[in-house]
Amino acid sequence: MRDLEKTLLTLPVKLKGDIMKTLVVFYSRSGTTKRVAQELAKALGADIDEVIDKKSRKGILGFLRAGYDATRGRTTRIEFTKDLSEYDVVIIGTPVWNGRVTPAIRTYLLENRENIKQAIFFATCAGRPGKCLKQMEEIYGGKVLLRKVLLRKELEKGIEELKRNIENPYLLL
Ligand SMILES: Cc1cc2nc3c(=O)[nH]c(=O)nc-3n(C[C@H](O)[C@H](O)[C@H](O)COP(=O)(O)O)c2cc1C
Repeated sequence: MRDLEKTLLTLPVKLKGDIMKTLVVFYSRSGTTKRVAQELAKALGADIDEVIDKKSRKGILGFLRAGYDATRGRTTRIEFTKDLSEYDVVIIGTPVWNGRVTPAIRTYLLENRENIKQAIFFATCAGRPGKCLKQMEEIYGGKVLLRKVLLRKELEKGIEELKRNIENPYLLL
């Protein structure tokens, strides 16, 4: 029974190759989350899609608005290209803004949650993740296979751990 349980728990996330069609989706303002997403996609042989926030987040004004919009739980206008319904698993990454999920990923989840079959969430931050991943889970409203915070200053370590966990989530349970 134990072995069967183990197999069943490990099965859904055998992401490599043709077993599970996987998409890595990310929003990134300054490149950190993008880097994680690219490394994950490469390691897992997954497709990748960038969510573009049509609202400018550049400069000091953009920074201030970013924090404010995230705190208020605002949505935004976004662009992305891939059709989520074609994928078995989606890995979604966001930076943490004021302890919250970014408006771009909030909007993405709201627009696409019905098409998510299996979800893995990650967030990058400077050290205070707050309720970012919890918010993502609440917005999605389904069961999440795995969630992880990656600290900017320990990014390599975080990427390696995340890769290991995705390949064998049983280690997490
Ligand atoms: C508006 C704004 C708010 C932020 N708030 C937090 C925060 O609450 N906690 C934290 O640890 N880092 C915070 N950060 C830092 C980012 O989460 C971190 O640098 C992240 O890795 C950036 O990802 P990116 O390069 O993909 O945009 C904030 C950054 C911005 C721009």
